[in-house]
Amino acid sequence: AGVEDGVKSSLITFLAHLNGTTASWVPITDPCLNSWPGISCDTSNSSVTRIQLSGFSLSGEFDPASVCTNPLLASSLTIINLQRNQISGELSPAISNCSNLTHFLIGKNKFSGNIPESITGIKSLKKLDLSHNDFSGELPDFTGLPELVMFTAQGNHFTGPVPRFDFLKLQKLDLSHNKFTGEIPDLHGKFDQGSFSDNPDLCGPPSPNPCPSSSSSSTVMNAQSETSNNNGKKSKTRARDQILMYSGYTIIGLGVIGFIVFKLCRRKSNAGGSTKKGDLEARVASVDDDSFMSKASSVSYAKTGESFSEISGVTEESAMTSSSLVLLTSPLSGGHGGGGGLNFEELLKAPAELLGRGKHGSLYKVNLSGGMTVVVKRIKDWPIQTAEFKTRMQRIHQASHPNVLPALAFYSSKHEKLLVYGYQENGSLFRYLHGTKMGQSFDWPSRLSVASTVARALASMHKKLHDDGISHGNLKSSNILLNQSLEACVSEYGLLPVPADTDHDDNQNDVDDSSSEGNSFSFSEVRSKSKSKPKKKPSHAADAFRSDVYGYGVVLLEMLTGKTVQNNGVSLPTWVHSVVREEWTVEVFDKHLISEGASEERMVNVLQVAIKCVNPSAYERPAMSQVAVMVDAIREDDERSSSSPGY
Ligand SMILES: Nc1ncnc2c1ncn2[C@@H]1O[C@H](COP(=O)(O)OP(=O)(O)OP(=O)(O)O)[C@@H](O)[C@H]1O
Repeated sequence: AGVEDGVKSSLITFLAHLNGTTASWVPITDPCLNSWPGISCDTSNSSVTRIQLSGFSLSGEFDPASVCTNPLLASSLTIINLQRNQISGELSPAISNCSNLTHFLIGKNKFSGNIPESITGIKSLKKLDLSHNDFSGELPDFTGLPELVMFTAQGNHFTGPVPRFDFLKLQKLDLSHNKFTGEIPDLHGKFDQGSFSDNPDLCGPPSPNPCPSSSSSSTVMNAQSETSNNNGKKSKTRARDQILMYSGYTIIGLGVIGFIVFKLCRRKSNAGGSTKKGDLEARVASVDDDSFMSKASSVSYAKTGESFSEISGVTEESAMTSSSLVLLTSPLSGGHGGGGGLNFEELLKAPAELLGRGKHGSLYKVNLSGGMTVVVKRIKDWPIQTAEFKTRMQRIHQASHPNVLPALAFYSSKHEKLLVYGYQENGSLFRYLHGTKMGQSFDWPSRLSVASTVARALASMHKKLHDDGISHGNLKSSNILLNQSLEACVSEYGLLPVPADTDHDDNQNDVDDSSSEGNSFSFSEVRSKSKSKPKKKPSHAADAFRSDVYGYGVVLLEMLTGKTVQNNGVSLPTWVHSVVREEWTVEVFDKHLISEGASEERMVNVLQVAIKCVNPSAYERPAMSQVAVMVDAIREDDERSSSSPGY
């Protein structure tokens, strides 16, 4: 059974009022069975539960009567999200007929007039977003809403006193940029000045304006004393007043200086940490800072002036023979300013510095005598036979893709594997996203381009290496480098000791699980799977490819949110899931993308792809080839619309 006809026509009328154009909202189709855009349903009883039309370019007026007076719809609807449109007009009191709403989100529109008192009759309301509209007048008393956890009304023209809330329950409050007046009520220490900023007539903590009550009473007292006293006493009183006034100024001045010093100290010790530790976002953000700090410090042990041999401890003896360096690519095999090409001795003598010590080995930057700079990845005790390692490297080399960084040479002994790659001076995607102030310049088209380039490169490698079962194995933003033309290039393909061959499963515990930067998901996933349900080679290979898809999903999440993956506390996929489930979708996105005006619709599309990729069930994740098609389509769409005149 489908959705009732009356419900369908209510929805269609509602959309028509908003001048919405979507070809699929038509009576002959079904909102649930045919997945009308923006509609979510409870399929068990064919009822419409959510209307989510955020960023759908809607205008016109929102008539709650259209949806809230249909009894079926009014009782099943829990979420109305119309954020980021151009909807104008007043908010009708009929909204309260949608009495089961938990989320009513109409921020970033052009609503005007007062907020109807009736809104406080929606007892189930948890999140109310009225921000960035033209609302005015006084707000009603919200203490009767026992579930309310978020109230945002910034950027309007509200007047009158700060409304009352159950402050103990409320987690997020923003009344900034309005015209509220009077004293801020007792907030139980939960909200800071930011929640009230730019309301010049508000006073009392946490706002910086002291309330006039004390000074006005002293004025009254002064006036009384002045009238009751004779002239001689008058001048004494004035002098005392002046002393009082100046000492008042001194106290305020000292307070301001103290506050600035306090802020500066905090900034130093907590490089930008969030203050609202209570909510999930703040927890993730604060851990992000920590992980970024640990990443930054991990680079500090880089030394210069020493040779690769000295710094790494790799010696010619350990190498046994200098001919054991297998050259894969021509620049190293001669003619590139280096005379007779690279040999092992030369590599050992060349000046080097340590770039990082990841969980899969150390990475050195080496300046070769011919002027070429390479990086050498050193993996110790990778339990793989030299012959197999050689075949593996050669298969990866043959598969090759312009956006997969090729190994230039490799070396293998029993305990030591070295891989030589070209040094990419533009650094990694991780650095672009999370390096200080770099996220700002890494705009949406660049992020989409990286996303589609990486997806295509991986899809191609997966296809070519399918029968060999060689996946990337450790995909993360620090392994996506930007080459000279700032194109994304996937590095370290296939370097993980993949447990594809059952012989190697026993050795999995040898590998350290802690990561110096980026995420550890793809690896830990492969490993936990190999532990929990041992499978034959084809299943392992399939798992490994699906782990790359997971890693790719996490990279997409990093690009969308601007947040790093962290390990203790809340993981990025978990956080994103919870935010999306709680209908704060817009809040997951990197604020740089929002302020740049990136299309929210396409960010949501990418988010949907990312969520598919990080599906906890590996078998429900799409294949990399499907992911590449989806991401490419979004990128093309974005390019089309940004080149169209109306953009
Ligand atoms: N070819 C390269 N050119 C320039 N920088 C590189 C190159 N390869 C890696 N890097 C950067 O060097 C740093 C250290 O790399 P390393 O591989 O040791 O770290 P990791 O990726 O966190 O560890 P792992 O790959 O072992 O999990 C990272 O910031 C990485 O982006």
